[in-house]
Amino acid sequence: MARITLENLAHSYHPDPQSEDDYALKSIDMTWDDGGAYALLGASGCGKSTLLNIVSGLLVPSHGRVLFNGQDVTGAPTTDRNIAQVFQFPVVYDTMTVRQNLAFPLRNRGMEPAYIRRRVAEIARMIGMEDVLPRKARGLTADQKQKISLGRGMVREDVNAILFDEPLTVIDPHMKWELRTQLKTLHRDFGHTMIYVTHDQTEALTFADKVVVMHDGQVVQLGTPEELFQAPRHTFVGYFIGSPGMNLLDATVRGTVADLGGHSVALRADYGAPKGRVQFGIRPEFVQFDDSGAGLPVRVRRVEDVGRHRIVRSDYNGTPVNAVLPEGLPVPAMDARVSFVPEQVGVYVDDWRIAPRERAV
Ligand SMILES: Nc1ncnc2c1ncn2[C@@H]1O[C@H](COP(=O)(O)OP(=O)(O)OP(=O)(O)O)[C@@H](O)[C@H]1O
Repeated sequence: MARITLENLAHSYHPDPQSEDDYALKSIDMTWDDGGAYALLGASGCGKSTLLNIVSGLLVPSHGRVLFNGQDVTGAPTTDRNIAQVFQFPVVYDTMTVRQNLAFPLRNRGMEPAYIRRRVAEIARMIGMEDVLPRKARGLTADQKQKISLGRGMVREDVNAILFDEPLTVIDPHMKWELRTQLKTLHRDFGHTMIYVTHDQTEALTFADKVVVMHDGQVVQLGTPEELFQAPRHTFVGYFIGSPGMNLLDATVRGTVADLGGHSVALRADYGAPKGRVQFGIRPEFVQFDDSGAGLPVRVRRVEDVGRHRIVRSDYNGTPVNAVLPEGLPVPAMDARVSFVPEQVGVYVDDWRIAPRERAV
């Protein structure tokens, strides 16, 4: 197992990059701790696969270094990095049995037959494929084949890291939850460094202890699911994590007051006089309907019942303002007013969250 450090990493697919826009990865500095379960989360095209391929050695970065336990492996081939990879689509040998497929990485390393038997049985139990061990892989469903790929990725105990690239894409929705839970258990039991690439926030938040959120070739935040929810460092994290995502309203901030286009809201602390594009961010969970007459006037457009609570979709001067309405509270009138839990408000300048100058007394 290994601690993986990315040092000043950048990558361009252009032979002669001219500007930042030509880079698929833009200056990444990050450490993945030994034994951590990480998710790499972001929208399509943000650079997740590029980053994973640099870690696995399929790609040499244009700039920067990759270190495994402090040792520079930037130019080392995949075979020297001792990592296991599970891809989006199954990679299995159809003419081999399930048992032979699972045993393959261990045979390659010349492990003892008794150890291989024991280890394959253990993995087969975990992925629920004990019954089909003697069967040829040909003729199995896509689900089953991908489970074999997952099992093969995890069969070796001596790998530096296991990289999963959208591994549940072909898996039946019912099975997804089960496999994700099994992966989590395997991580707990074996303690491998695991990096799980996905564009699905549910997959990321349920699998990982820490989530790396990528946007436009940058890592915009590395944090626990709670940190991403409570204090998104970037507007993209606010918008991408959560359902619905964070509300963002253009604002002018002066000291402890945010002016949201003619309506003033008190902030919990002094934010000075930030310049640039200033936005007031609040999650829908902390938007409350307020019948005191003092709140922000909004027009309610739609109410969605999602079981445990309702989502009220409204807007303020054309900007969406969503609220989570706990069970039991009345549905607001079409012309309503909302207030915000002050401790939960974030102030963003050019998309990055800023800290207050001082706490308000
Ligand atoms: N081989 C390549 N040659 C040129 N450009 C590439 C190549 N691979 C990826 N790119 C570009 O680099 C950027 C990042 O792509 P990458 O595949 O890393 O993103 P991703 O987050 O993994 O997306 P997806 O989830 O769709 O796979 C994109 O703009 C993509 O078009």
